[in-house]
Amino acid sequence: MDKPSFVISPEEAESAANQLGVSVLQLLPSLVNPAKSFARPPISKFHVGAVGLGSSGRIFLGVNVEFPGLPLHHSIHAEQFLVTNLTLNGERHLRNFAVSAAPCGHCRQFLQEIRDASEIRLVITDPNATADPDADSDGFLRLGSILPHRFGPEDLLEKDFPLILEHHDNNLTISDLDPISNGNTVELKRTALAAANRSYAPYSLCPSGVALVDCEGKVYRGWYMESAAYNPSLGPVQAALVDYIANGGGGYERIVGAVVVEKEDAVVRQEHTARLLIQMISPKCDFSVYHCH
Ligand SMILES: O=c1ccn([C@H]2C[C@H](O)[C@@H](CO)O2)c(=O)[nH]1
Ligand SMILES: [Zn+2]
Repeated sequence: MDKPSFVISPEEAESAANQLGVSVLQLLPSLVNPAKSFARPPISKFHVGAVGLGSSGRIFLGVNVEFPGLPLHHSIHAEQFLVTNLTLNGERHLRNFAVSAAPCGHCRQFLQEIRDASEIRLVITDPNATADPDADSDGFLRLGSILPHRFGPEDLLEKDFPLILEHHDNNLTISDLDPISNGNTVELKRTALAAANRSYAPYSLCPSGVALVDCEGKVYRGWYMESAAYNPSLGPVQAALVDYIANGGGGYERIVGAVVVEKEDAVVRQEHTARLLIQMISPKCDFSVYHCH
């Protein structure tokens, strides 16, 4: 693998599985080690890789990401990276994934935002993981078996409310989208607004989106995603960094511009945390915030 590929097409997945003489499902654990090598954990040096099979037949990778100079809760867990990668690519469901170490409580909770979360099957590839009597014959476990008595979206939302991987549009607009500003800013603003429209914030109703641009002019985006339990929520800069790591890569100092879009009167605001994170990873990056309605 030269340039890391964080999304594998159904055709590539089929042909890789055929070459190994296994099913696509059985291919997932074999991709965990290569995925781990793309992790960015400068603090813990503990690499985590997660590899999920989406309902479209595509395979998605996730890795953990840590930010020196910032509190640990800014980190992105591999499973959160995986969910973000799924949403950024419009994947509608995750039913199976493989992960290098047992998912922590925070990740088990974050995964609850996916429809029928308890039915998601996972396999832990760590050879030291204890064999689970509840596992299926292929070694996969149900998420419900490692997170019983769950607290999740159905505790707070109507049953039919669109969940994290499902289509929704927040219908946000910016009144003066094209004032006299240069083309780059307008594109970033539009991208961040489009991202905010896909933000999953059913608990606070404070959606937010971020657009980043690198020194070559390539644009990345991500949106804020909430958890019913609040704390495992993932900020919009983290989500945009998932796009950056998956599709651009390189050092964060290559990120030269960042735009945040959120509601002016939001009770949950991303602006200050977003500025902190951007300043820490790319001190020279331009940073601006626009309000939407
Ligand atoms: O479920 C887990 C548990 C931990 N980590 C990461 C977070 C941190 O970067 C490192 C050490 O905890 O491993 C994950 O990615 N997923
Ligand atoms: Zn975790």
